[in-house]
Amino acid sequence: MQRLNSHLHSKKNPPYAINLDPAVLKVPYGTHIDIRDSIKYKKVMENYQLGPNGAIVTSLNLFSTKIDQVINIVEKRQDNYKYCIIDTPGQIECFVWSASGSIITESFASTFPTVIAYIVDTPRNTSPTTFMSNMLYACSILYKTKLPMIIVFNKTDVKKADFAKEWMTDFEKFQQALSEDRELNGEGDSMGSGYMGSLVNSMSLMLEEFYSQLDMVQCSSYTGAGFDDFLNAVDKKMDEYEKYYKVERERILKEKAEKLENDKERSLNKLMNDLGIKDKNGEKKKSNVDDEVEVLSDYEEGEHDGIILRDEEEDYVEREYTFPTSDREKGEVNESTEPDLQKRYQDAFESTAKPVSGETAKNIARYISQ
Ligand SMILES: Nc1nc2c(ncn2[C@@H]2O[C@H](COP(=O)(O)OP(=O)(O)OP(=O)(O)O)[C@@H](O)[C@H]2O)c(=O)[nH]1
Repeated sequence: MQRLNSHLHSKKNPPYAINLDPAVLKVPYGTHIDIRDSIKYKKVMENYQLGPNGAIVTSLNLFSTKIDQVINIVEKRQDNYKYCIIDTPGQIECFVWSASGSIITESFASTFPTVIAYIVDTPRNTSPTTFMSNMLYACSILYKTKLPMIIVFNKTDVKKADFAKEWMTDFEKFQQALSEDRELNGEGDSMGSGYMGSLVNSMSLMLEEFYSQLDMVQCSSYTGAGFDDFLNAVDKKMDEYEKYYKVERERILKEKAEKLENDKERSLNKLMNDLGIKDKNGEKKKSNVDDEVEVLSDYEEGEHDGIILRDEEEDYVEREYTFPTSDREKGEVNESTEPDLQKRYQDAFESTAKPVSGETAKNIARYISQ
């Protein structure tokens, strides 16, 4: 981010910069919006008795409730900036697999052409198995976000990423590397046998398809090499966004909206039928659903109705990331001082559902109600 920021400044094209990592200690470049200004990560840990990742997710949840305001601000600035660069938390799973991560991504993607840059630490990915795991992660993000993606092989000052390019374009070369790697590890030499062999073979088609949708660039944040290539790739992906992704996204959103509308109608009809309410012609409202039972939740009635109680026997241990206060004893939260998080999310999400920019707010509201 720091190098990209300074590179764009040197091109007389400064970006609009947003930091979404609540836990970062220092941001070594100027940001226009910083999650840390509105959410104090340590306070979140303290107030909600959370560990590092839980606190990141909670901070993002709190921030996502204000995403309409953020989008409005960025929209107002869009004539002055060609690029808006957004840094996500280093623990990408906290962002990618959380509801708030989806809301934030979705909000940007439905307002601006949005491109994902997946940064790979090249020297740490020279082993084909590590490389494949990393590519699978990238693949899951691509399929989850349905946004154009660039795989950025960073740290090329330490190790060039030509090997990765070869593996991504010639699958036999990749299989060969894997085979050699397994030989090195004394795990046999036949690619067709063993768990890894069959896994790789069965995934080859899927990965080929995945690679065909990507752009890959090599760069070094240390020297600045490759950043022009990265920006060219971004421009190309922005065009692709307009041509293909936007249309596809709109189609999916429309489909989802229609399904939601149908589901609502079905539920309403069923409810009216159950209550014996007649329509305006005096006929009993006929339900157009079959006799299947609508399940409201997956909770099974058990001893604690899905709530796992804290082990009473467990001794209280003061861990590094806990912040005991006078309000807390043995990790128990004083109800009178603890803000009702659920209610705060609910209130905040409801205010997010106000009309923002066309579909965005509606989608967020739909997402939450789902
Ligand atoms: N040699 C070399 N080191 C780099 C390069 N880019 C980053 N580093 C180093 O890699 C380390 C991690 O870099 P960060 O920029 O903190 O990585 P990050 O992805 O933002 O980390 P999180 O988001 O916190 O996970 C730092 O020590 C950097 O100095 C590079 O191109 N070459």
